[in-house]
Amino acid sequence: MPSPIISVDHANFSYVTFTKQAGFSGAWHDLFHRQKSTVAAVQDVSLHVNRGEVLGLLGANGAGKTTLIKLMTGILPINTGDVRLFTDQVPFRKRPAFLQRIGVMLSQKSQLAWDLPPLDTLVLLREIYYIPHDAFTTWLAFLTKELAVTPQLHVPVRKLSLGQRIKFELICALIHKPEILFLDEPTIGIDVSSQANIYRFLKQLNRDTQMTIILTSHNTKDIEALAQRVAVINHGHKIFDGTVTGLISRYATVPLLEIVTDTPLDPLPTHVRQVDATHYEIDATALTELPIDPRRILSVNRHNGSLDAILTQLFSEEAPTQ
Ligand SMILES: Nc1ncnc2c1ncn2[C@@H]1O[C@H](COP(=O)(O)OP(=O)(O)OP(=O)(O)O)[C@@H](O)[C@H]1O
Repeated sequence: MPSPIISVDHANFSYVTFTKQAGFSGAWHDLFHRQKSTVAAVQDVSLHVNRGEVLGLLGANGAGKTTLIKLMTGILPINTGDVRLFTDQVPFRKRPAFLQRIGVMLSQKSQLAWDLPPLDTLVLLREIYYIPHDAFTTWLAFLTKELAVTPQLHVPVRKLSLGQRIKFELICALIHKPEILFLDEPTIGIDVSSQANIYRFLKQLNRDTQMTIILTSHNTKDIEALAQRVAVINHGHKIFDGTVTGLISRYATVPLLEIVTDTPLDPLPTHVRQVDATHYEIDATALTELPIDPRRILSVNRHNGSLDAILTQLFSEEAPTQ
């Protein structure tokens, strides 16, 4: 059995910050008595990913997903534990040979120069990664065509739409054909059709090149569409690692009726949870009769809980352990 391409063992990481008090007297006080606070962002997390896997990291805001990605990509050093990529590479050492093999796209960090067209940044990356000119031209033409942004290659970044900018950030992360691609919220602020375009493209890339993909997203539909496996992070702990179906069957407690209506229900009947505009869930065990006029129902499905409902329930609980 080949060794995992990513091995995280008992990783811990805490941010140490100093709180600042308001006003002049607060600043004066801070000069002599700085208040230190520690946030344990990643706690005893172990994670092993094989080449060619697509792993979705799920978790509420502040759960520790981005920090975990930063530990795996060497942006942050772990406090204790071990992180290795490609069997023996320690990410934080940031050896050029290691950086050549990973691509990173973080939602809060841009690689693109604001006043220059994306092509200029990409040419700079070509030089940094020593990509041969012909290979660069062919690969870039493929990427821009697949992501439908070829006409925008020469437009200054500040004039691009958010969606176009994000697609070029993705192209920057892919330009050197990395073996592992890390994506933190890759579709935030992107319209539904562009999201579908990005996920179709990533799926194709994973299938054709065996590229390993680690992604975080709050959009569970994206994760379900792309990831064969999910790891759920809660308060810095990994509380689940397995398939989406496995997650649902492990945490689903009640059978649910999933109902689609012709128009939104107003007012919302009791026991009915709105999923989106005309899509509802009802706890089947709470029913003696259907609280929705049957003439308004377009479809009914019985299942054991949606990913969204389970995550809402999981994240509202206090730091459960695996
Ligand atoms: N630079 C920092 N300094 C101090 N604390 C930080 C820093 N970055 C993150 N944190 C804290 O670490 C914890 C984990 O943050 P992290 O960004 O990893 O979460 P996340 O799961 O990616 O959240 P989100 O879904 O909101 O992006 C949070 O409590 C956050 O406030």
